[in-house]
Amino acid sequence: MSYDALVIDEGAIAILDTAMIEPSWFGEFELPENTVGLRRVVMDNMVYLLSEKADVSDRMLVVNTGADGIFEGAALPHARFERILRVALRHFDRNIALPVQWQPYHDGSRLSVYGEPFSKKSKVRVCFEQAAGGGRDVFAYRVTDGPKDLSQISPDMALYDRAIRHLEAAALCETPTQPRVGSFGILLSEPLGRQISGAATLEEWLEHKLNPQQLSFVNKSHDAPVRLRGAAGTGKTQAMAVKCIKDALDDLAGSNTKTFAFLTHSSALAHDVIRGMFSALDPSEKWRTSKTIDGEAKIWIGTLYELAETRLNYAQKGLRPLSLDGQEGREYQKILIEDALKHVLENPRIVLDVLSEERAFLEMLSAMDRRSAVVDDLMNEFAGALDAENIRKGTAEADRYLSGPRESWQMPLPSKAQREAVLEVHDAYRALLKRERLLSMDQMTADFGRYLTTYEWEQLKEKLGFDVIFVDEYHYFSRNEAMTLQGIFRPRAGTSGRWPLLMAFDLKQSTSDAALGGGVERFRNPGVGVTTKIDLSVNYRSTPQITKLLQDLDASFPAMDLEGEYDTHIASSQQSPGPIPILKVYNRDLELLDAVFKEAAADARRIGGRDVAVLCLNDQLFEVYLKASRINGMYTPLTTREDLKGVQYARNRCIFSMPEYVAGLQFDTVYLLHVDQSDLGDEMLSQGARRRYVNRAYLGASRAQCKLLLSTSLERGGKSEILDGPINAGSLIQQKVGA
Ligand SMILES: Nc1ncnc2c1ncn2[C@@H]1O[C@H](COP(=O)(O)OP(=O)(O)OP(=O)(O)O)[C@@H](O)[C@H]1O
Repeated sequence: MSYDALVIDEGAIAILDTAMIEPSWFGEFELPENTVGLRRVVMDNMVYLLSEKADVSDRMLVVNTGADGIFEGAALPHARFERILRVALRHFDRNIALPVQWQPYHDGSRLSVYGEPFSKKSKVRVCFEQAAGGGRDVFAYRVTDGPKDLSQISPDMALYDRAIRHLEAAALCETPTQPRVGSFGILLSEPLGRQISGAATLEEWLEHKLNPQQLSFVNKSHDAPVRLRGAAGTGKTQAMAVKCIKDALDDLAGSNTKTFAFLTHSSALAHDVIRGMFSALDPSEKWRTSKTIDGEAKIWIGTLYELAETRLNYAQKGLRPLSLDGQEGREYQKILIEDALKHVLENPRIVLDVLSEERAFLEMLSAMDRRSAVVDDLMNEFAGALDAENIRKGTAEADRYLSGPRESWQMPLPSKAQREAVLEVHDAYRALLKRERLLSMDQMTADFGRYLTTYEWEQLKEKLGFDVIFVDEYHYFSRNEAMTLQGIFRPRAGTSGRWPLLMAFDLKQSTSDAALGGGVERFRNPGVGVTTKIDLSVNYRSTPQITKLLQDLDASFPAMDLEGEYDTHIASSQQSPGPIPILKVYNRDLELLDAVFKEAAADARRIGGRDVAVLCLNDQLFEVYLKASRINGMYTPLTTREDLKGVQYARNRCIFSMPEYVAGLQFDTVYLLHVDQSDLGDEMLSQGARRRYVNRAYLGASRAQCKLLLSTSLERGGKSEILDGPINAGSLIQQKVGA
């Protein structure tokens, strides 16, 4: 049966936003019999999904589901539906941002976004009319193949009017009992954030749960910046969420003038995790619906890029941001860097002149078997030095770069000639970006930073700036990103050069050099005054056995002179005991792959897929395994940080990902794949590459709550030396598998 439209009220949207929906749902739009808080009514060939207290004056989402509708011919109707729900939530609540990757394009009251993830290579865009019902409602009316001039794509307003005309009757209609039972292709589930933070409310956290260090952070006033440091699982995000809600509600009950921003590095973390945490803390949802006495929304949640997008509107200008938060973005960047490198290696001036005395370096750049390691190092040199400090070939900064001192964590480039060659590769890389009409995230940040110094923003920031800013995952922010933070405050928020920036970080979780670019000083004072430090040291996530392994792994981190900022200590675990982590040693890669997935699949069937993660430590193998038919259908892939919703769709298939894509999440059971020596065995390996590798292993292992299994294959050199410490200390048990 094909219906003409789907009509959903605001309350129902919030419930459906956390649901797991399968393609089979998009025919009848049925609800299981025992669905709490939602009902389904059919009127005049349109389906109404309404919350219990839905009323005719409520804000509505109307979706065209007819023959020319949104889901017609869609391979991934649920992906489109998720985006439609988010656009509706954004329409009702301006504090919800749309991910930059969807490329929202505004034309008057019309808006379009990409309908499916970038990785699906689909160009379909979903078009919305936001002026429906005098601006109250939102109407998802058409899809187009690629971006189109929205003024030429008109909505069928007669369909919208018909949908609204029957609303009153639908709202008053007795819900008929559902005629059949069975699977409807929809499962309403708990948001990720609520799952992580549990059901405790703000009062419970404040009265019984927070430890003294967390409490001292939460009780800090707004007259100075604070940096909250702590190893994985020590409750940084939790303490930040509690403080944000507490301070916002306190202010609401008082003068109600302050606005708050909660920034994360990944959009999915902000929207799928933080919002869920906030709802658990304040089920009355005041944090979401309240406004200041000036009519500004109380809390803005999202990423810096989303903030930049709302101010600078890139999509409208036809520019595409290249996000490096996902496997695909990084792969793409690697291709561009490799192309740039090849280009430079064909340049006689560089090869015969600049590098004439640098045979060994030239050989390293040219050697095909070292290509991927070199590209990786270059990528980090760009993120940590060149882009971080806006160094461009031919500028005064470049001169300083060519002969200035280098930090021990950087790619070793001892001579001026080597650095000159790297600058050339960077220049060629930037030219490629420009040719593709792509804007790198660093370039976006630089533009945003400049915008914040304009007269326009000087006027606007009185109104649109924030009084208090929380930054979670500060270790993922590049120097340029960190330096824009001061500019988004309201002028009145600062007292004697000190601004209420509250940031949480764990440098050991950073798997790129972007965090270190610009030196360690920015962790102390990113232009907001000197921060007060609070250290957290109790692990609330993992069992004492896993915590012990993390402590022993700590000794494998290269000693780094970061003036103490790199040190985070995990003192003890507050969880019940569990099994000692095991390292299984396989003869061959394929044996490892088959055995791990078999075990993980059995775990996932037993405890649910969203609680079991298989995390691969090696980039290239991850890519190969994603394509391997022998494990096809056994997992739910998570290949970008922006895809956390995938966790909810896991059902009884385990998650397959890399540590950096699941940062911020936790799982009952974690399988860490390929902790192999060959990734560290290369004697040419830079100190930076070594550190990034250990960081990745630590980040992956620290996602585990109860059970942690590591694996290695002899084909790739057997166990990595970083595991020697834990094995000798008895916090990791080694088992040989097979003859
Ligand atoms: N004082 C506490 N008592 C009980 N549980 C806590 C406490 N603090 C945090 N937790 C719980 O510990 C888990 C980890 O917390 P959280 O995600 O905030 O850690 P984190 O330091 O941000 O970790 P990571 O850096 O690894 O992402 C969550 O389930 C959180 O609810």
